[in-house]
Amino acid sequence: MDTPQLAQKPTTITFIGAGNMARSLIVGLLQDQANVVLRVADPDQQQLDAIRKHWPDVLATTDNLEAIQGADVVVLAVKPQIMREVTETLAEAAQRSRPLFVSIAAGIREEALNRWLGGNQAIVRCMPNTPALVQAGATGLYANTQVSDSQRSAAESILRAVGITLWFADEAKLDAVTAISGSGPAYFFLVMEAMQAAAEQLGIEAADAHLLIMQTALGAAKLAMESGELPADLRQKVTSKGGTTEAALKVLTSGGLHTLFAQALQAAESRSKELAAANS
Ligand SMILES: NC(=O)C1=CN([C@@H]2O[C@H](COP(=O)(O)OP(=O)(O)OC[C@H]3O[C@@H](n4cnc5c(N)ncnc54)[C@H](O)[C@@H]3O)[C@@H](O)[C@H]2O)C=CC1
Ligand SMILES: O=C(O)[C@@H]1CCC=N1
Repeated sequence: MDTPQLAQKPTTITFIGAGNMARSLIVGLLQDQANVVLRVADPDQQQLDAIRKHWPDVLATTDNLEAIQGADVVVLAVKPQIMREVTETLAEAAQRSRPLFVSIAAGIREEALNRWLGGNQAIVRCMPNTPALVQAGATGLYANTQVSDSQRSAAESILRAVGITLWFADEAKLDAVTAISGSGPAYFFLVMEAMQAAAEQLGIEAADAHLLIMQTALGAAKLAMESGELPADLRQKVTSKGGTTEAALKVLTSGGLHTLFAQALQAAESRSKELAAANS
């Protein structure tokens, strides 16, 4: 006879801040049917009403301290500029209950968070991106030394509910991750915008151009993900000798595309470091 399994206690996860990123994580966790109890705190009633309307089982409150009581994980999902004020008001309670803190804020170092939270806290810092809204995100994570193996798994499963995850042992690498995948969706959107304008100049209706460009972007990403081939090899397969692609790529490469991307990613990485220094 099978031994009956004891039901595992659900993990209580509190989101401080109910904005775009928090909502995408909530959607992912609920779709994942994870064994979790979810709570959200935000001073904005409209944000809370949106949560209550879509997810009546999620406790929604304006009181950050009430929301973190007894929580296993506290996800810090407020803007970097108010992180200090928010964490300092949680410090006393956090010193007693010692949850795992997961910060999704850009450019706020673990050392600063730990200090604002009163010290000796388990903290995972991560850098997700907006495709998390459609469960196609990419997140880089870093854990401080206080984080246990089970807390590491808990943090990973929250972010995995909205896409892929990648751990980094060196926190400074998160500045590069911010430049690559945190800001990265904007680079691809800019290419889409530029192609849209160019397509319309070629006399294609806006709606038709939009559809062709979106499906091409999706198809290219899917092919690059699923074929197991390098983008350079896939590019060569599109490029017939003396053909149309070759004519277009000549324009892009002679216009310095590689240099521009190197400079753009360096600028984003430097800005991430500057933001960290300004919020320390
Ligand atoms: N948008 C992006 O591409 C990415 C954003 N992030 C980070 O995610 C974090 C959240 O960003 P979004 O969701 O886009 O911002 P958002 O503005 O949509 O959400 C922030 C929420 O915090 C709430 N809030 C303000 N004061 C509060 C307080 N004292 N206590 C609790 N909640 C409070 C606001 O009412 C708002 O609902 C930021 O730190 C950002 O750096 C990270 C990766 C990518
Ligand atoms: O632009 C920013 O600063 C944030 C961080 C990554 C994406 N958005």
